[in-house]
Amino acid sequence: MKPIQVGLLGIGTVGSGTFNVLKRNQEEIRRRAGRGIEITMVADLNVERAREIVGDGVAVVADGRQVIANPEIDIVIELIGGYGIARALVLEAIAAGKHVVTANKALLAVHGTEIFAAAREKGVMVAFEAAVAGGIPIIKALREGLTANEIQWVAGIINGTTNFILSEMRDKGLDFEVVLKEAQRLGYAEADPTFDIEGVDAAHKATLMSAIAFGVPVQFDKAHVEGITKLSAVDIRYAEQLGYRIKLLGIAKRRDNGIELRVHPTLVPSKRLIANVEGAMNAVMVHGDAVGTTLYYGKGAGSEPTASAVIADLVDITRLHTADPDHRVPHLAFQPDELRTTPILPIAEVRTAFYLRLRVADQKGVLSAITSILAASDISIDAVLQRESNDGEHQTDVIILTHETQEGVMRAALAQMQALATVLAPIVSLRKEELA
Ligand SMILES: NC(=O)c1ccc[n+]([C@@H]2O[C@H](COP(=O)([O-])OP(=O)(O)OC[C@H]3O[C@@H](n4cnc5c(N)ncnc54)[C@H](O)[C@@H]3O)[C@@H](O)[C@H]2O)c1
Ligand SMILES: N[C@@H](CCO)C(=O)O
Ligand code: NA
Repeated sequence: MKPIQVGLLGIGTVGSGTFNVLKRNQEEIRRRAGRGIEITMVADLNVERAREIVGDGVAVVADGRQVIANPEIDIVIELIGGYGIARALVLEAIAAGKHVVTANKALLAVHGTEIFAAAREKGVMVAFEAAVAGGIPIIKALREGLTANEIQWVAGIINGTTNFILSEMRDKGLDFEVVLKEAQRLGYAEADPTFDIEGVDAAHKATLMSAIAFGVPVQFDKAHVEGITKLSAVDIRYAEQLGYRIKLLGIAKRRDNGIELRVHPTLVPSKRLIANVEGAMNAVMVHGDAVGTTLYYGKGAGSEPTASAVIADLVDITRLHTADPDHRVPHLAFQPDELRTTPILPIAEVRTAFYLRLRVADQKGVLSAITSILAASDISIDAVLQRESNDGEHQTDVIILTHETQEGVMRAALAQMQALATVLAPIVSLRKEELA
């Protein structure tokens, strides 16, 4: 059988990895897919560089629309990124009856409902394994491997750049800016790195996982998003002393009254495997009612690791494109007319345990004033760490770990504690998850 022809839009970090791996492993991939898979046309604004990567025999153009217009091409890979031209080209490819593979989590988390509906209408597949945790087959695991389960929660280190920054800052004492530059040089960071450090990229991925895990539409606008830019080294150290590591986690959790969807720095027990995921590595924990807790670990970014996922999708499509569309695995794991309207809970209704750091005057009665406020709010204390104050300093840090409480209740208690004359600086509060 003739190889299936693929058009590639954008041949940067992931695009070049995809081209190279597909070429290098073409025979192995053909034996698996039952048919050869070839990138025969590439569009990139930087035509010169694209030509250097693909060599002779592959058509290179600047305009993605020429790829979409090519009737020989069955599958279009979108690796441009962003919401603008990428959205237009993906929708045009679908309208032209092409299957689409994309690594663009930003696009799907925000415009997924529109894109999946268009794909359904046309009977084409939109595959996005590379969009979440890069090379780790987490979409496959959630959508197919765990399909027996009522999934209770998903929690993951799903941004390599921030995990790399947190690891390097802790281990080598390097500055934030230095490590960020290195992550950019290594090809982990987004075109706009604020998406990484402010938690937006992780929230895009968590949004996609929440949809697949719980059978709800993608709703990035409902996600609670916090990054690592306000995190201070002193809290990383105190957390360590209490047996915790701080990781930027993307969390999607099923509750009786809705779904929690949030990204924030999180204290995780140091003994958990996920707490020991270092550098740009990613890891996702999924808890299903039947299977219990499972863990998926690997490279979530970089040229060839991400290409690995893009090509897995190409193989899937090559195997399935002749199947009746209704018999394929649904885009969001649940049949499209079975998606639920379960609400995404506002952050005030989210339940977590907390780490609090209070800078207080070193005098009698301070701790009891604080603990009284917590007790009156029905927030129970798990542990307290009080630093000895240095001679003549007259102030000290009190660190409190609480049991799980509602965030709205904690915020009200924090406001009361902050108002105490003996609390000398803004209170630091971080969320804590046991992930048991
Ligand atoms: N880099 C990673 O590790 C990684 C991992 C997972 C997902 N992703 C996602 O993959 C996508 C691509 O990321 P990347 O790191 O390869 O980006 P990149 O910037 O390295 O590559 C993008 C390419 O698209 C080209 N391009 C830009 N505008 C274009 C246009 N209008 N028409 C044609 N070509 C155009 C650029 O010239 C560039 O070669 C993004 O959605 C990103 O979020 C990246
Ligand atoms: N910027 C992303 C790329 C992978 O999606 C990261 O650092 O994980
Ligand atoms: Na993946």
